[in-house]
Amino acid sequence: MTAQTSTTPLPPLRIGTRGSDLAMTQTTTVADALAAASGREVELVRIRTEGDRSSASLSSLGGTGVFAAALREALLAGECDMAVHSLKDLPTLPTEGLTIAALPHRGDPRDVLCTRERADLAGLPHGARVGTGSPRRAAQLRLARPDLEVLDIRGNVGTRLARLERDLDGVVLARAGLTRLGMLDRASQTLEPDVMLPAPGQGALAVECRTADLEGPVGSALRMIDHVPTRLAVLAERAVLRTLEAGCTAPVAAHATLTDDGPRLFLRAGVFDPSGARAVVREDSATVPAEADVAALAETTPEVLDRQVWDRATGLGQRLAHRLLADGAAEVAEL
Ligand SMILES: NCc1[nH]cc(CCC(=O)O)c1CC(=O)O
Repeated sequence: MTAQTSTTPLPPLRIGTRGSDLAMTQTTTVADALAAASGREVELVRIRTEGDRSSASLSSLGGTGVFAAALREALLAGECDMAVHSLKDLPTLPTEGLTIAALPHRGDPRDVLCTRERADLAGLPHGARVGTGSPRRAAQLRLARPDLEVLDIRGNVGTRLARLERDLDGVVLARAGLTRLGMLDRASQTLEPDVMLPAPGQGALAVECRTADLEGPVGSALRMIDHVPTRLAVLAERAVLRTLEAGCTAPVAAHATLTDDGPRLFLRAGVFDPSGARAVVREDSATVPAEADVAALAETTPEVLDRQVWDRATGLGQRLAHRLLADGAAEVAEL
């Protein structure tokens, strides 16, 4: 909170970003929020990643976090002071020396269906061809509409949407991504979580910095844009993923919401048979031991909250994951 008291002007905060349109808009959003909250100058540093270079299918690139790895290397090498990631693309295992210092207010975590004729999911013709690179989305599409032909596609949002003019009747995308690109008008239907449960962390951005910088001006600037209700929700969602030991491309979904009754964190999570034949979806909730309503939590910073509050969110996710496992999650999702 004392970033402004030094008499020597501080150098600009350097934010590393991937070069795709989505990454650039996401980073710009964070940069603007950071500049407004901290009064510091902010500079974008573009980093090229293996995930951007390769045209192989995302699930075939193996390991999780292909997009994140190069950004993290650049951060560790000191080429930038912080890196902006889509949280859902970030492995749950911590990286030595790095910390997620800010989780800004997340947008809508739901998925949308984009179709050529503006049809919704029920209105797509029998056997329609729908593209997605995500096993989670593919499985839920097949569950809702076993007649659909689900195709594995990849590429950036623009490339995927262009397939609608060529060979596909529909594609499923994250609502938050389309919104940030100013392309939400391309969505024909927002898919409700009871039809298409979102990926853990979907819609949230994560800003990572070197752990050693947490106590300095970088850490204090980042704490100003951290959003406590977002942090609570995604902690619970990602605890499911970590407890299931599933990667970010596994057919696992989780969606948490915080309400004023307590406050209380509601969590719904599911694992899906890739063929769409079976699913295990369970839900649970936990009160958050904070003397505040959701609006007050949104105005506070994470360090003023008791450890117990965070443990409650993590514990909720772990408990629900164990219930999924007890109910056959590992067999259903081939984890
Ligand atoms: N997997 C790629 C990816 N990573 C983050 C987003 C969008 C923003 C988000 O989900 O947070 C997207 C595109 C998509 O899934 O449509």
